[in-house]
Amino acid sequence: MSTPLGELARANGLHLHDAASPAEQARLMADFVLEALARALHERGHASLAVSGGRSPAAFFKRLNESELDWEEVTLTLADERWVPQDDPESNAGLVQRSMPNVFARAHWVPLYRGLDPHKDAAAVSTDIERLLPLDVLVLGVGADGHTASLFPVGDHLLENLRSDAPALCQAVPAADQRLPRLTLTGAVLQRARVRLLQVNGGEKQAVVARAFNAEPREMPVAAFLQPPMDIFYAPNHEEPHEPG
Ligand SMILES: O=C1O[C@H](COP(=O)(O)O)[C@@H](O)[C@H](O)[C@H]1O
Repeated sequence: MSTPLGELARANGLHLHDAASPAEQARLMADFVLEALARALHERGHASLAVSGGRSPAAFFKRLNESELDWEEVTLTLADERWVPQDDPESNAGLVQRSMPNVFARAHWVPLYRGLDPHKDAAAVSTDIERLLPLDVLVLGVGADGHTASLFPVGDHLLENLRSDAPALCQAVPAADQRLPRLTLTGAVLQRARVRLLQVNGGEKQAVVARAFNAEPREMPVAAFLQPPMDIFYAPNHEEPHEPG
């Protein structure tokens, strides 16, 4: 199916994987990620994967959890995190642990939240992530405001943090309005990953990404990542009705 998002992706050298349902999207994403990780394991003997949190990726995580990969040789981390302990319902680490317990137990886990303070945690994460660069696979999501990871529109030092030469690998993001303090990997990690995926669910997010193709990263930070390497995986939020037989 050719969608406006498909045409925009193609015009920018990206590939859109257009799934009919969230279940199909989860399967396509898991197959794509597993193949990239297997390639890295074959070439280098180890692999690294950074995933995002939020509501969208749980089905994809469950698919990864059922895979046969040599997870002991994989380092797993997050693109961003709320600054809360793992047992907090808002924790992305908690979501990963609940949704893929097998992977979580077997992979080498690099948490973002360390429980010191957001700035000290960001410095500790930067040190740990440096030896993993470039990451083999990065999975990003997108928010309705065009944020990705925890790089929010018009945030402090946003343009600097989107760049591949951002001064730190991980940054503390202060609390705002209803938002908890957070930690985010910066462009110094996110822009340099070997394989990058963007998960997009539902018509609203599809419109957000379509808009971002013509937006400034300052207004819509996800715009800074709409360049190769990037594969976009789209699914509507609902299951597609079956065609009458
Ligand atoms: O706040 C966040 O939002 C985005 C999208 O989340 P979703 O709930 O709409 O799927 C996510 O990619 C990011 O990691 C998360 O911190």
